[in-house]
Amino acid sequence: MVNNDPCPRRHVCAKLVTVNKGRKEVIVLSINKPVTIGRHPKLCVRSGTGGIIVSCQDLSTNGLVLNGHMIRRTSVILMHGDILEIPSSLTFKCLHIWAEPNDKGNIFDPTPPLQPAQKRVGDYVVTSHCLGSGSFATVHLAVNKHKHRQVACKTIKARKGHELSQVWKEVKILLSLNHPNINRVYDVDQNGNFLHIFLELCTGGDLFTYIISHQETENRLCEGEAKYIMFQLLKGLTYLHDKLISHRGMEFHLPENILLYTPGPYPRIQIADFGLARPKAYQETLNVCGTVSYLPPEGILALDNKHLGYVGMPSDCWSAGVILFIMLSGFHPFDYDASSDSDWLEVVPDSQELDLLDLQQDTQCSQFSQSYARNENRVKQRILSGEIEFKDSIWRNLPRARDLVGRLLIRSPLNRGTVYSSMQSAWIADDLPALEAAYFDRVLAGP
Ligand SMILES: Nc1ncnc2c1ncn2[C@@H]1O[C@H](COP(=O)(O)OP(=O)(O)OP(=O)(O)O)[C@@H](O)[C@H]1O
Repeated sequence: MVNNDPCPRRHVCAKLVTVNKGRKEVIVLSINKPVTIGRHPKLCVRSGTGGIIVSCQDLSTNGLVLNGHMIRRTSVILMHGDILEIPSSLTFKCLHIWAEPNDKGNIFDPTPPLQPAQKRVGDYVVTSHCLGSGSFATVHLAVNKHKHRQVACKTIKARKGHELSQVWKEVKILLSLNHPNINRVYDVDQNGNFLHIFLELCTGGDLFTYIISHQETENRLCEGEAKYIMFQLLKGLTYLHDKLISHRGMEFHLPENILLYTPGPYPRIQIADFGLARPKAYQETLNVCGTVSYLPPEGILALDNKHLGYVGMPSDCWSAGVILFIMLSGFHPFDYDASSDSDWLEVVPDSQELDLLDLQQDTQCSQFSQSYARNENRVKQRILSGEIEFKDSIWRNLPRARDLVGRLLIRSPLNRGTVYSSMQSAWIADDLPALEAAYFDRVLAGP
């Protein structure tokens, strides 16, 4: 049966209802369908970890009033019951729509908490509204009560005292960083074994989710957008590398750790989740987390030979190369399923890979973990061999971008492209005035 309902009940996850006397208006919000109210706010709904995130971006010159406080040229998250006022115009109440278990189309349909719990931590009220979670932290929406500013509160639980003191050391450095493409750390608060880190709020989700939302173009971004994102990534990394700070390998490698400041195309991006020391176990869990696909060859070698260290800055450049490859091709250059696409050549046969990496198979391993380990070794092997398959159908028309990817994915960290040489690469330099102008309008002057 064809469903002719343009907006099925289960896709509606929030409403804005006017509270002005006499005039009733309802704005219906559903996932990934942005709505603009006149020339004023732009509203967008995303599904985070099963919950919904309703974001509202101010596009006006006069600002908006959220729960009695002015917000200007920025993006906020609207919670259930929030009051949003367009000065001299309408005032809305935001209502998240609760999907009863019976009403759910599938188990992933959002079920927002009607009354999120709140906890006071220093100057902040931390809500139970979860923005995301990773391997070691959960991130909740919080509000600075004095500055009336929404922030993200990342909570890390340390198992040992020295883990926290290490994190503290690094947070102190991060507190001093201030760049439009680096997720800002505003404050830190320790409560027993818990460390609460208050971060600049990003309302657009992560780059990986953004890339894979481009299903109609097989997960590929158009060249202009990929260039604009890469330009910002290089700007953020240049700022860090100028200060001799790097992401030190694994922390920044995932496109999941690049956040979109606000939702929508040609996004402003922020590098997030770096530098914060991981518990020691993190290095060991790399193998199970699958993070190896973002490690440079020297990082892979250091994993298996603990005495070999590796330097962070060239490794950041490798990661930038991987991310650029993914944005333009829709594939990971090393972590792909060769069998699903006959154009992809497998670099080294299975048996050789296993010999080469001397995989210690645990006899108790399930079939799943065995195939997982096999895949991981295949990925490691492809990275070590340094061979990258540039599909002609994709890269034929992108010779300059391909050249930049090639320079960033050079095996030897000494010969690899740097953030500085990448900024001067023909692919970026040829469009520098346009990139700088867009950056000025959208990042420096915009929200
Ligand atoms: N500043 C922020 N604004 C909004 N959401 C955020 C912010 N920082 C993190 N998040 C959300 O929380 C999720 C988890 O955060 P993060 O990746 O920092 O946790 P982690 O445990 O350190 O991760 P990892 O698994 O990479 O080690 C992110 O994927 C993102 O969805």
